[in-house]
Amino acid sequence: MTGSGDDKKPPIVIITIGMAGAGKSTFVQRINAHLRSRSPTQPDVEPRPPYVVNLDPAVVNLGFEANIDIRDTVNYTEVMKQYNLGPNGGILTALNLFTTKFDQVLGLMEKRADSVDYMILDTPGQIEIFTWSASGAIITDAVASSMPAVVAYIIDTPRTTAPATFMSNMLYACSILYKTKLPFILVFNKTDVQPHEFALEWMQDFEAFQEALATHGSSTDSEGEPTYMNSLMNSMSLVLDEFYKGLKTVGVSSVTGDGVEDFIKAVDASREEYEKLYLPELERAKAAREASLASVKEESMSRMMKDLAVDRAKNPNAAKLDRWDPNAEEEEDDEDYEVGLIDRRDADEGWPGQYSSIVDSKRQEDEGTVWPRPQ
Ligand SMILES: Nc1nc2c(ncn2[C@@H]2O[C@H](COP(=O)(O)OP(=O)(O)OP(=O)(O)O)[C@@H](O)[C@H]2O)c(=O)[nH]1
Repeated sequence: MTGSGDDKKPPIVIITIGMAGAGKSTFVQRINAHLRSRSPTQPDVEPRPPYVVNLDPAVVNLGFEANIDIRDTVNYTEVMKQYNLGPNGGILTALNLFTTKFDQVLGLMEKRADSVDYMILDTPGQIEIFTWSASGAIITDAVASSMPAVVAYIIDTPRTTAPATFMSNMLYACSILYKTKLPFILVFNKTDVQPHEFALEWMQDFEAFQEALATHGSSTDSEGEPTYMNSLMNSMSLVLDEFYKGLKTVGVSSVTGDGVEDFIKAVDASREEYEKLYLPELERAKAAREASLASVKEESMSRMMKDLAVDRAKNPNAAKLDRWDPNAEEEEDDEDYEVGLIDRRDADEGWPGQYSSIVDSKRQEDEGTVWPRPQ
């Protein structure tokens, strides 16, 4: 696919999402090392390291050097102290602050688009902070509308062997798929500890999953009736059957590197899916938005013209009088006009709830910080 010739396609952005401890950071580290060691599709071409963006402000040891790191811009512990927040609130606020600067991050990513084939976003460990926050949606939409993108949903395979856990993980993945509408890869991680074949079987064979449900734990209550949980999961699995059809699935061990090449192939295939399905949908939504804006504009314009016509018909002399007279005295300045506004900028101290940009203050202190790190 991508190469160093003139036909260079834009890089594809891999957005890694997963429950805490699923192995996202280890996975990103493995993909990073793999792409640095050789070009997966063209072994004779110089290896091209991916461009990595870390969006987890709370990660202590990343294990690799990110090109852009949220921790260089926002000090997460300082955010917690200043805003009096707990860990999750601190991560969310740090991400919100960083999102206000995301246009700059995107600018840097776009600048590097010619020299990389893959870009990776590592997201915060607390999955809902990225998947269900406005910032996460803004970042995902901004990235996906500027370059091809794919979601890699990392699953902790050894912890997903119970049918109920498997189902809740799949439902979560399903909700992310419908929210982002991006090409989606289910990555069953840690296959060195637990092979993922059981999951493939459950996804392909509805009856096998029903059987696992029936044998795992008690599926009937004391009166021999199916338990509420069992009935719920039975119906849910029917819903998920449809969801499985549009998915790519790979088994990976981030520790041994097993299956990483399959993952890269799935990413390459997702580029086509993005171009065929996501891009036309994005353009359709953009055209619909522009059309609705144009019709609102046209409607307001015609309403205003109608009002003017009525006005003129009622009072034909007013239009003639309504002219600017260069000799007339200037109107008094608005300064004395009391409207009860307070100019907060003149206040010596902040007021309760005042927004203080930690991003800006940190940037001023670190004037010498260079965002994209050296390779
Ligand atoms: N055996 C095995 N362990 C793994 C694998 N991938 C990750 N781990 C381990 O799983 C644990 C969690 O991995 P992380 O990479 O920190 O997981 P994370 O999803 O980034 O976790 P957060 O920091 O909470 O976001 C670590 O102890 C890793 O060594 C794997 O493929 N096989």
